[in-house]
Amino acid sequence: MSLVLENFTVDAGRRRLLRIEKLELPSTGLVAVIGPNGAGKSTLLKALAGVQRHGGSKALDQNWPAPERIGFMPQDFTVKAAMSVAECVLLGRRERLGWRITARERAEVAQMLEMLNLSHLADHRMDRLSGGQQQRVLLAQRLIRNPRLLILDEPTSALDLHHQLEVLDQLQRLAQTRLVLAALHDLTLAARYADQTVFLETGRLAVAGPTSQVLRSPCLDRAYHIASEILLDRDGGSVFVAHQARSPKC
Ligand SMILES: Nc1ncnc2c1ncn2[C@@H]1O[C@H](COP(=O)(O)OP(=O)(O)OP(=O)(O)O)[C@@H](O)[C@H]1O
Repeated sequence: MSLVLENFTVDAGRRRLLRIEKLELPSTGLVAVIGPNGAGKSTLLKALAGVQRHGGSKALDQNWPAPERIGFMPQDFTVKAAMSVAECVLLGRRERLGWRITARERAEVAQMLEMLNLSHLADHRMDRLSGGQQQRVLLAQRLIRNPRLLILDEPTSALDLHHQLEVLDQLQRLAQTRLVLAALHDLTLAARYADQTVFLETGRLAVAGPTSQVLRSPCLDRAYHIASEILLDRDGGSVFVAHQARSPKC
């Protein structure tokens, strides 16, 4: 079983923003979507999430999950509402808050907050949280639906180093039973956590496959204008290091 895109295109007026002739990924696992600014990462994720129209076909396990089985977190996420953190997470369970909140719903919210180490913020107002705290609450809101497909556009963009690792640890665990697609700019995080990587360049698929292979692709250095190397950390994991390019590899 797998995710399969065929002749997948996204247009804005007459301009073609993205064209992927064929892409096949396993139906579970953590997949990093990488590429320079403007490569089409958000465009791909929005089209998969159903918030942007596309041409061609997409299938996951030969169908496509219903909207309520897809958790999508866009790149821009500022919340100005005066609701509490617990209420915000609860909104992931239902379309609007009513008078009655069941004990089960309360327990689910508490469990989700605990999972993301947010319990201490349960009664805080969303509009008074930091950007990183809001980002983690919104992830909890997506996760409470137990989505089959999780689509996250730069889910660590506002997080400090500790929380980047904490969130990616959680996503890696969740990816054992579902597909998690995450746009990432930090290729060290991709190297460490992503099973597979999709590398986009100027609106097309450059390379896709196991992360260790994709990050070694010479085309990566050309696209980013860098000279990169893969080192090993003390646990034997891969660390992606970028240097200023002197001369492009390809
Ligand atoms: N609605 C739109 N109309 C016209 N062009 C668009 C539209 N949305 C995106 N684009 C263009 O499509 C290209 C891809 O944009 P996209 O946001 O997908 O890139 P990205 O890889 O996510 O970039 P970044 O790393 O900067 O977030 C860019 O050149 C952008 O200007």
